[in-house]
Amino acid sequence: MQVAAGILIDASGRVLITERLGDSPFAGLWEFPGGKLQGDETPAEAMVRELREELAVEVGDSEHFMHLMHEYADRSVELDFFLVHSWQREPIACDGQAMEWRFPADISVAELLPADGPVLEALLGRDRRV
Ligand SMILES: Nc1nc2c([nH]c(=O)n2[C@H]2C[C@H](O)[C@@H](COP(=O)(O)OP(=O)(O)OP(=O)(O)O)O2)c(=O)[nH]1
Ligand SMILES: [Mg+2]
Repeated sequence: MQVAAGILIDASGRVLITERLGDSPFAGLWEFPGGKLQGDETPAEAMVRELREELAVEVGDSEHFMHLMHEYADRSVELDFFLVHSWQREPIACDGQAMEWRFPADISVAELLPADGPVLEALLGRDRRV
C-alpha cells in the first residue's frame, strides 16, 4: 500500500500534526496529514489532493523529504513524506480531527504512528543544522 503525507512547516519551524480519528487503526495517535494513493497518482499528486481534502489548503512550494517502508501487523506500507513550505488558506480539520502546530522537539515519537519515527528524527536533525 502506497501512502503520501505532507508536513506543513511554518516560519518558526513548527509542523502540523493531526490526530487519527475514531474507529481507524491507531486512533488517538498523531500523524502527518495524507493518505493512500489513488489510481495512477504520483505520491506528490496524492499529497496535494489529501491536504486539500483533509485540511482545505492548496499546497504551494513542497519538496520530497523522506521515503520509508514499514511493516504493520496486517499490511506493509510505502510512505513518501513531503515538506510543505507554502500553502494557501488556513488549515482546517475537515474531518473534525484534532490538529496541532508543534516544534519537532516537542513531539514524542510515542505519540506518532509507528512508521513515523525516522521522520521525526530527520526533522530534529534538520533543526540542528540551521
Ligand atoms: N497519513 C499518514 N498515514 C500514515 C503515516 N504514518 C503511517 O504509518 N501511516 C499509515 C497509516 C495507514 O496505514 C496509512 C494511511 O492510510 P489511511 O487509511 O489513513 O489513508 P486515507 O487517508 O486515504 O484514508 P481513507 O479515508 O481512504 O481510509 O499510512 C503518517 O504520518 N500520515
Ligand atoms: Mg488520511
